[in-house]
Amino acid sequence: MDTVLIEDLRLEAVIGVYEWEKRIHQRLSLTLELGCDIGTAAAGDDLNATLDYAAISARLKQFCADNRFELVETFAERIAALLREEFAIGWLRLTLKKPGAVADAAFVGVRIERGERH
Ligand SMILES: Nc1nc2c(c(=O)[nH]1)N=C([C@H](O)[C@@H](O)CO)CN2
Repeated sequence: MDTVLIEDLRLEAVIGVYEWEKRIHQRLSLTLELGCDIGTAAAGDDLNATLDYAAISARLKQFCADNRFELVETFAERIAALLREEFAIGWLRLTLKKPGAVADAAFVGVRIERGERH
């Protein structure tokens, strides 16, 4: 299967377990591998036949503005569900990083894979 990539998409979100975190926006970094057969798009040079990474990035920015969660796990699952439903993505791997959350770590976060990879 081919893959459309979005690497290190910077997002601002209200995310965290602690009360002080519910009052601020924090930086997240999202990396996506999105399963997609790019053959038809490449043959026809046709954006409509592939996943539009610009449209997906914009949708995710909007999702961050509209939602707030405590756990990065919840955030990751909700993004995966949104992508699969709204963009008909069969398989994806998503890495969500929360830099600065733990003082001595470059980042913390989760990586999930959803759907069947053909
Ligand atoms: N597995 C997780 N552990 C923790 C999370 C999380 O989302 N998943 N979140 C926090 C706090 O919000 C932390 O980021 C603030 O420093 C702690 N542990």
